[in-house]
Amino acid sequence: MAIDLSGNKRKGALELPKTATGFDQVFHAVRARKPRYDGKLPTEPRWRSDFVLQDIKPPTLKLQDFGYEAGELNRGYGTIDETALAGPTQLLTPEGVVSLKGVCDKLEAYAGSSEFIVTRRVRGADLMSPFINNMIRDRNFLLACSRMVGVPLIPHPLRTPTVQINYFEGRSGDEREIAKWHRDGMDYVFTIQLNDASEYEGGRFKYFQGRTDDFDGVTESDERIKEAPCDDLGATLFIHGSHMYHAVTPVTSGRRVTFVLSLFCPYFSSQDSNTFWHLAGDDGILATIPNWLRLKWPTKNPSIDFSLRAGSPAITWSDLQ
Ligand SMILES: O=C(O)CCC(=O)C(=O)O
Ligand SMILES: [Fe+2]
Repeated sequence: MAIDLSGNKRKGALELPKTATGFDQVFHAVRARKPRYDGKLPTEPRWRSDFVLQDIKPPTLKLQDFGYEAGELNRGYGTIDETALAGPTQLLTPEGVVSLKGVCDKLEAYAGSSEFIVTRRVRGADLMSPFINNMIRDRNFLLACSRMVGVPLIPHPLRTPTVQINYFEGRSGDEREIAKWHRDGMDYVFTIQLNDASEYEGGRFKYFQGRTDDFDGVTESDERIKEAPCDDLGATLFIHGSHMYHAVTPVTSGRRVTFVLSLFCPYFSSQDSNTFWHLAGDDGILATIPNWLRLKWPTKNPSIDFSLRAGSPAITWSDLQ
């Protein structure tokens, strides 16, 4: 049954609202506050490099399967940056997933509410957790992610949105927790499920298999609205987040937590899809300025310069072979 949502101008057309754009987005930026964190570190297990599974070969869709032309995509270094979606697949060992889940559960104390895209989330989680910091800067981990997509990837130099943890608790009515229909500011986005679907109802990951400029006016019955089967604990999904609309339906009971990681290709930095106002909509204007400089300040050697800015080991094209 279609849920009536106030704020959805095209009532009944889509079950979930679409995130703000244009002037409304600036309004969110003025109201947003930077992430809160009191510096108290929860006790954590130790990250281990052997938590990463190697030689993952997940099913993939290309951006051309979403209606993009090859000529519109990033290209260079003998590669077309065309992976739209990869997975879901397991990326970490069962022990690795359980450790990450324990870490993310403890960080819930720092979650802030937002009306912009995701109802309740922690941003900048790698700044709060040595486990997450070590995990996303582990060369094995970055290589596995890079190979899933086919381009070298490091943590995004925009520090605050790099690791976001989303918390969805089963609720009803105005309290319900969702991700609105949105495209990410980020290009390379990995989502790791930290609950098995038997632990909650709802919380389906939906995406629109079409161009983002074809999304306006789409209705719930459109055949291009699909669901990614992210049911298993640890299921990892890659999406080219800036190039596809996606949403999470309300969790109606139980609990669903996701770890959302945004990586960055230093070689395609000039095509990075972020906009200042998309970031400021989540973090506020002041917190966005230094982040923005880390992304836009000119570089001489993209791989080295961006790895330094992101505090990451360098990952190059030759590492992908
Ligand atoms: O929680 C999820 O499954 C994904 C949410 C999402 O799209 C996001 O955080 O940008
Ligand atoms: Fe997203």
